[in-house]
Amino acid sequence: MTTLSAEHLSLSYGSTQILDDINLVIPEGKISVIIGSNGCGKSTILRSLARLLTPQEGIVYLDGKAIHQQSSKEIAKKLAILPQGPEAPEDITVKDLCYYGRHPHKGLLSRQTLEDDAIVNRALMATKMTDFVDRTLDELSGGQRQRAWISMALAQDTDLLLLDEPTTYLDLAHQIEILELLRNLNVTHGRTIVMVLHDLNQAAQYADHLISIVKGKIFQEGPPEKVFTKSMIREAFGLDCCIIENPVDQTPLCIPIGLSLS
Ligand SMILES: Nc1ncnc2c1ncn2[C@@H]1O[C@H](COP(=O)(O)OP(=O)(O)OP(=O)(O)O)[C@@H](O)[C@H]1O
Repeated sequence: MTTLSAEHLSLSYGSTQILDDINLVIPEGKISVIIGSNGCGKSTILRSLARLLTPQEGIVYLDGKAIHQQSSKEIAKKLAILPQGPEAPEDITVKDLCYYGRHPHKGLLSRQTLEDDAIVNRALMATKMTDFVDRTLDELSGGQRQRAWISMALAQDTDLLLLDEPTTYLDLAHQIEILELLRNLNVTHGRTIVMVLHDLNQAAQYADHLISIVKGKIFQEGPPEKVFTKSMIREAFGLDCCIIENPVDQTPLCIPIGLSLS
C-alpha cells in the first residue's frame, strides 16, 4: 500500500494565494473525493499531490518520503494522475497511449512483455475501449477520449490513482460506469483513489472520505454522513439545499433550493 500526505501546502500565483496551509492525510485503500466551487483550488491540490506543481511552502510525502526528492519514474510507479485536459499528440492511437502508461515500469531498452499486454488489455476492457484501440485520439468523441485517458492511467497499474473530474464529457450512464469501475478497483484491488468531482450527489455516493475546500483551505473533511450537510454546502457553494436520504444506498442526497442570500 502506498501512502500520500501533505503538510502545510501553500501556493500563490503572484500576490493571489490559491492554497492556504493545506494539511492532508489520504486514507489508504479508500476513495477520497475533493469538492468545492469553481476556482477554489481543487485541481491545484491534486496537481500538487502528484508533483505536477510545486507549492512555495509545504511538503507532499509519497510513501513517507518527500515527493520532490523522488524521480519521476519512481513516482509514476506508485501514483497515476489524470489531470484536467490532458494533452498528447492527436495522432497517437488509443493502444499506444495505453502502452505509454507502462513506461514507468520499463527499462530504457526493454520491450513490451506479455504482462504489459495483459495489463493494457485489462485497462481497455475495463473502460470498454477495446473497439477503439487503433483509432487516434482526434478520431474519438469527447467521452471516448476521456475513457482512453482513464485506460492509460489504469495501465500504469499504481496503488494510487488521482483523477481530476474523470466523468467530464461522459453521459450519465458512462459517468456511473466509470465511477463503478473506480469503486471496483478500490474494493477488489485495494487501490487508493483521490478524485475531484463536481456532482455533489455522486461525491456523497462514492466517497469514503469527503474533502470540502473553500478558498484554498480545507473547510471540512470526513465521511459523507458527517461532512455532507446543509451548512457545508451553503458555505462551500453559496447554495441553500435540503439534505435527504438517498433511498437507494442511504447516502446523503442534496436537493438544491436556490442561491443562498446570506
Ligand atoms: N497558472 C496559473 N496562473 C494564475 N492563476 C492560476 C493558474 N492556474 C490556476 N490559477 C487560478 O488558481 C485558482 C484555483 O484554480 P484550480 O484550477 O485549482 O481551481 P478548481 O477548484 O480546480 O476549479 P474548477 O472547479 O473550475 O476546475 C483559480 O482562481 C485559477 O484561476
